[in-house]
Amino acid sequence: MEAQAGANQRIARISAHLHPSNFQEGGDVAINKANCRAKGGAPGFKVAILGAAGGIGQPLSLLLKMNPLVSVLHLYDVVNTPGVTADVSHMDTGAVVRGFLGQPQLENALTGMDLVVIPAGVPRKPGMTRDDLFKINAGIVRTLCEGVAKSCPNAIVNLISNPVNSTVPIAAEVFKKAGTYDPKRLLGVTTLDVVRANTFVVSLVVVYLTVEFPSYYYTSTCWCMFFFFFLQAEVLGVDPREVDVPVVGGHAGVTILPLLSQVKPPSSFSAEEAEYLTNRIQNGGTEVVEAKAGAGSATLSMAYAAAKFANSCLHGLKGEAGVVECAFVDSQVTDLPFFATKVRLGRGGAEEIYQLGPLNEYERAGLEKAKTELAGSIQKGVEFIKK
Ligand SMILES: NC(=O)c1ccc[n+]([C@@H]2O[C@H](COP(=O)([O-])OP(=O)(O)OC[C@H]3O[C@@H](n4cnc5c(N)ncnc54)[C@H](O)[C@@H]3O)[C@@H](O)[C@H]2O)c1
Ligand SMILES: O=C(O)C[C@H](O)C(=O)O
Repeated sequence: MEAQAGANQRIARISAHLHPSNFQEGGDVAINKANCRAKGGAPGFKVAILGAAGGIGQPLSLLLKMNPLVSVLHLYDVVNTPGVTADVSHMDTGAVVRGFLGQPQLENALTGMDLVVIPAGVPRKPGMTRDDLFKINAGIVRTLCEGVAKSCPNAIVNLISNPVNSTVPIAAEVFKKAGTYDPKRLLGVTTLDVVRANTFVVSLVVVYLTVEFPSYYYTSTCWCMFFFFFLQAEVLGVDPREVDVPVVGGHAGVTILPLLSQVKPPSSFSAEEAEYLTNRIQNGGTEVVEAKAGAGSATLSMAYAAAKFANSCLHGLKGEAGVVECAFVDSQVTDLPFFATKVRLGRGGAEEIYQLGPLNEYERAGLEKAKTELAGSIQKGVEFIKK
């Protein structure tokens, strides 16, 4: 009898948690009734995704639910979180998933979080630059960061919302105003540029020979075969996950500066190859925006990149040694207040910021262009809060 009553109570609790009305008012309802974590679930970190019902947010929720370092996953958005939460919560992995809908539930979504990932905001359509998103996304980022400052001031923040070159300075100013700014804990996510660079470097030869030089490819077969195998030995036959291209600067157009001279495993590129790769990496986002033809920008590759970066942040939080990623951070590497370089992630966030290392002439010229554009974008973000 008692066992049956207990079982009925548990069933009632779970049903109540999943009822859509739980998401209408007061986030604490969602918190209290979602306490159905699998027994024996490993202790881990508490992670919130703000913008969880979006194109990036949904696959990112799925990927972070699969991460064994995540024990609690809070999904916040201004629309559709009940459905996304119900869906993701059925995955038989350890993390407890809780949904939060709308501004009144932001505080509960953020309280106690170790890591906050922010992909909230509008994406580009063809013909737009990332800066065209500033008008809408600046305000969204400000509101969400005010929530972070209030409810989880010690959390690491991974900022994805564009234009990253301006939203990171916005977040910094919000935190400064609130008196909670710790530069090490605010990271603009540029991992997708690195992911693209690693992929494009490996696929260079096929594209280069068949698209850029079709006539050589078909008419000078011997020469081409030599060229193909010579280059293939250098950059192909390698798993893209083994390739590491540092991408520095920022996250828009010419501010995205791949340092191909520092690629690992070491490879050499002709001037034409470096130019081709740099352009493709800088325009990777636009390539996806155009292919999606009005239906948004990169979401799946971005969710992959964001999950990879969040995972590194969690390994850093755990105290693991040698966790290194590129990120757009408060920096003294150049004369700009923010800059993307490799950083070492630790318990405190970006604990060490690496210098640029040796650049070739092409990269030095790219750096100057990147810095000029970045300076304006950073200033625009700072002024948005200071005005
Ligand atoms: N850093 C990068 O490398 C990178 C890569 C891809 C996309 N992005 C950017 O990420 C952002 C999101 O892209 P997407 O494709 O997921 O867009 P999307 O429109 O599919 O999703 C955005 C989500 O944010 C939510 N949202 C809007 N205002 C909100 C608020 N105030 N609080 C919480 N949630 C809110 C929306 O409801 C929506 O669910 C865009 O700004 C895009 O440019 C950045
Ligand atoms: O290009 C965009 O607008 C989205 C994102 O910044 C990307 O690089 O894919």
